[in-house]
This record gives sequence, structure tokens and C-alpha cells, in this order.
Amino acid sequence: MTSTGGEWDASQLREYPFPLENIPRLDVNDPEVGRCIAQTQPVVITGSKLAEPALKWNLDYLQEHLGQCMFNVFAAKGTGHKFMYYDPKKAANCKDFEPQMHAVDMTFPEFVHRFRTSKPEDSRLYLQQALNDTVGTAIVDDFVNFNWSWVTAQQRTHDWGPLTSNLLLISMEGNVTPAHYDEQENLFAQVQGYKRVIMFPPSQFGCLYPFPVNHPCDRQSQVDFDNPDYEKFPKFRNAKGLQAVVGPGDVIYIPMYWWHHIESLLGGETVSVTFWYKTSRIPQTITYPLSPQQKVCIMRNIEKMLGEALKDPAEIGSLLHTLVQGRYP
Ligand SMILES: O=C(O)C(=O)C[C@H](CCCc1ccccc1)C(=O)O
Ligand SMILES: [Zn+2]
Repeated sequence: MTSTGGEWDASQLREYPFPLENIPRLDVNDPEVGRCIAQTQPVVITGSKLAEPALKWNLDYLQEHLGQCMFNVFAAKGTGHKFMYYDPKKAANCKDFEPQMHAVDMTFPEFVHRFRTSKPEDSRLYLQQALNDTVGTAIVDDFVNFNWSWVTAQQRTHDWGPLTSNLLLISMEGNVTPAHYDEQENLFAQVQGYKRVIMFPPSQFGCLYPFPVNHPCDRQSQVDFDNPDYEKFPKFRNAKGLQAVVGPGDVIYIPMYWWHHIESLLGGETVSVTFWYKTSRIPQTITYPLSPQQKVCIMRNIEKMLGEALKDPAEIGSLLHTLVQGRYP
């Protein structure tokens, strides 16, 4: 993977202990793009113009054209650089949970001010706001001029469900979203700056040790990539990733249930827009063997059912150990 013209260099990539192969980078008109998406394989798509109007979304432009409403901004704890998502609803019933970031809602001008006057000892900030009808009119004009015909063609061709949201992401350089998976198909458009995306297939669930489904950090890996605990997570040694660096105009397909870790490279703020789609209807016929995605879904359902049946989450582990030990080698 080499920079496509000097905008970034390998020294900006954080070092991790697992091997990495490159995610294919293909032109939007290459028929291989459709094959990758059909096979739920990650692919970087160039030249789609998916969010082309957003190529001008720098902080000044956005400050001028976004409404005066409040924006969801996360601040990392201390001088940390990780922004691990957590579900506040589940945090309620997890007394010893210590969030590593907290939400500090603010107006856009306030965000820009804090972003630009930020000192090394200040908390890192990450704006993560769903684009909805409360944003400014110019942004709506940009938004309606996204390449909806192309993305809707993908939605239809691959039998995805409805578009659920477009998330506006504005990150400080160096911020990291740790490895997690989502339960939606995602066409991720990069519009400012460069992001490195590291991905692992759903079949590597056993190497990435997600938090329990009932934990606030459900879907996030428990492994700290900067300091892995191989005693607790021995199979992490077997993780093998794919990676790509995406820049303005690039779109990366993040298939549902695929693990992804995303870091903003040095060189100022990064801006991205996500296009999240629900999965399609339940397939008419089930084919065997089941896919890794289907197995993750089954494991999730078992955890949820046991959580409801046992009431006390602490009992789930011992029941599953009793079920498996000496009986299911
Ligand atoms: O597009 C994706 O799926 C990403 O993970 C992009 C990621 C930020 C995602 C924040 C988030 C994670 C989980 C639930 C809701 C919001 C980044 O680019 O840093
Ligand atoms: Zn994600």
C-alpha cells in the first residue's frame, strides 16, 4: 500500500502486531467492484463522486453553513486517542463500567474554536453527528447532490434494506476508533484528510474477543491493539488484517459484521460521511454451511436469550462453560 501522491507516508501509520494485506482499490466502473460487494468483501472505490459536494466541507465552510443546533461531540478521557463507542442505555446496568470517552454536546462554532485552540494536554475531540433536517440549507443542497443514483443502484443490486443514516464524522488527526463491527452495510465516503482502515473478516470473531452483548461496549473488541493482553486474549496472535488508506473522494465498502479499526492520519482534521444500510429481508432459503456472519448473529441471539432467561449476566459464563466442557469438544 503506497501513498498515491505524497499526501501521507508510512511513518504516519501506527504499528500493530498483526500482519496486514491490502484492500483492493478499484475504479467505480470496474465490474470487480460489484463482485466484491456481492461477496461482502471490502473494497476501496475511486471516482464514484458519492459525496463529491462534500469535498469542500472544511471547518470554515461547515461553520458557515451548518445550523446553530447542538452537535454530538465526544471527548477522549485524559490525553487518550481512542474513541470506543458505548451504548449509554446498557451503561446504566453496568455499575463498574468506566467510559473512555464522554459526550460533550456543543454548537459547531464552539467545536471549531476548541478544535483550533486545542493544546497537547487537552482532550481530543471527535464530532459524530447524524445528518438530519436540522442542518443548514447549503448543506442540504450539497447533500441532495450526492451521487444518490449510484448508491441507490448499489442498494438495489445487493438487495440491501433502507438507508438508516448518514453520519458526519469530523476527527482530529491521530484519533482512533478501535476495532468493532456494525450490523449494517456501510459505504464510507472520505472527504477531507486521510484515514487508515484496518479490517478483519467476521470469521476472526474468535481472535478479537468482543465484549458481551449485554455490555455497553457490545460489538467492540476487548483487545487493546496498543497493548494486547495475550494472557486474556491468546487467539489475538492469530489475527490477520486487511488495510487501506482512504483520502478525499474515496469510498470504502465496510461489509456488515466485518471488524474495522479506523485512525485519522496526521495532516489536520479528517471529515467522513457514512451511508449505513439495514440488511435485506430474511433470505428465502438458508444454504449450508452457514456463513460466519450468520454464526455471529446466532451467538448474539444466544447471549441475548441467556441474558433475559438468567437475569444475572454473571451467570451466563458458567452456564455456557457447563454446557460445553466435556460435552462439545
Ligand atoms: O463508519 C463506521 O462504521 C465507523 O466505524 C467510522 C468510525 C466512527 C464510528 C463511530 C460509531 C461507532 C459505532 C456506533 C456509532 C458510531 C470512524 O471513522 O472513526
Ligand atoms: Zn463502524
